[in-house]
Amino acid sequence: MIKGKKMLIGITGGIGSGKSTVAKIFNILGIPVYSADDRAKWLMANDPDLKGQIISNFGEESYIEDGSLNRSYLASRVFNDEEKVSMINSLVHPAVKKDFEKWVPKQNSPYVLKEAALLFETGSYQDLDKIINVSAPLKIRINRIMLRDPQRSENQINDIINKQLPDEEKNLKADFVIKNSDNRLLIPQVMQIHNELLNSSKL
Ligand SMILES: CC(C)(COP(=O)(O)OP(=O)(O)OC[C@H]1O[C@@H](n2cnc3c(N)ncnc32)[C@H](O)[C@@H]1O)[C@@H](O)C(=O)NCCC(=O)NCCS
Ligand SMILES: Nc1ncnc2c1ncn2[C@@H]1O[C@H](COP(=O)(O)OP(=O)(O)OP(=O)(O)O)[C@@H](O)[C@H]1O
Repeated sequence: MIKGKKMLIGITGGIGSGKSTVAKIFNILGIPVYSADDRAKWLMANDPDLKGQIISNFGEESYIEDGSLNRSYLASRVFNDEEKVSMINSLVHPAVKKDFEKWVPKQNSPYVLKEAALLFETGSYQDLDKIINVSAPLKIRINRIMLRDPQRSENQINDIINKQLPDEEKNLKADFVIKNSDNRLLIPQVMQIHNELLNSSKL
């Protein structure tokens, strides 16, 4: 770590692990959070080049009348098809990378968080100083998603899980693991990592 240099911390976790929930706790502590999943959707709806590429690959139905992304249509096209998911990834991830690089210098804090479902899978972990994986048992994750996203079938949830690196592998690759099963408290785990990151930023 370089003294005085803003640290870039990644926070990842499989679908339903609770990474957005954990990122919100860091944000309450004053840490700026870049949500790659949210920004990806914003860029797909607002970046004219990216929008054009999505339409030429996935058709006009990718957008609804008001110009916003037709998420359910795209989800049904990509999540059950390895080639299509690779295609959308190859369009969206470079745009998110550039957008994140523009966002970082505008933040004023010892470290910032990049929250993304895919960090190891896309290689973007290489641009970050440390990675936190939010981990939870598969069954709990599926139950959480069925409650949060009633429009998704269990099959679609499993298709998404199969496009992501298994939790055990992410735990091995990560610098910190936050366990978010039903019986673990999140705030003490977040506080410990937050204090460690603040201390290492002073070294
Ligand atoms: C296909 C889209 C429009 C579906 O939107 P929808 O609102 O139904 O789902 P949402 O984005 O909330 O995704 C649900 C969960 O699926 C997982 N997921 C999303 N994209 C991917 C992907 N490309 N590969 C694997 N898992 C993914 C994440 O865990 C995510 O939180 C959207 O997921 C998308 O644009 N994905 C491709 C871009 C991408 O990779 N985004 C995530 C990282 S930047
Ligand atoms: N410890 C917990 N106890 C109960 N519910 C939880 C817990 N953690 C998260 N949840 C709930 O589970 C759902 C999934 O959490 P969250 O949206 O944070 O996951 P995520 O990892 O960001 O998922 P995705 O990759 O799909 O965006 C949410 O409805 C959230 O409120």
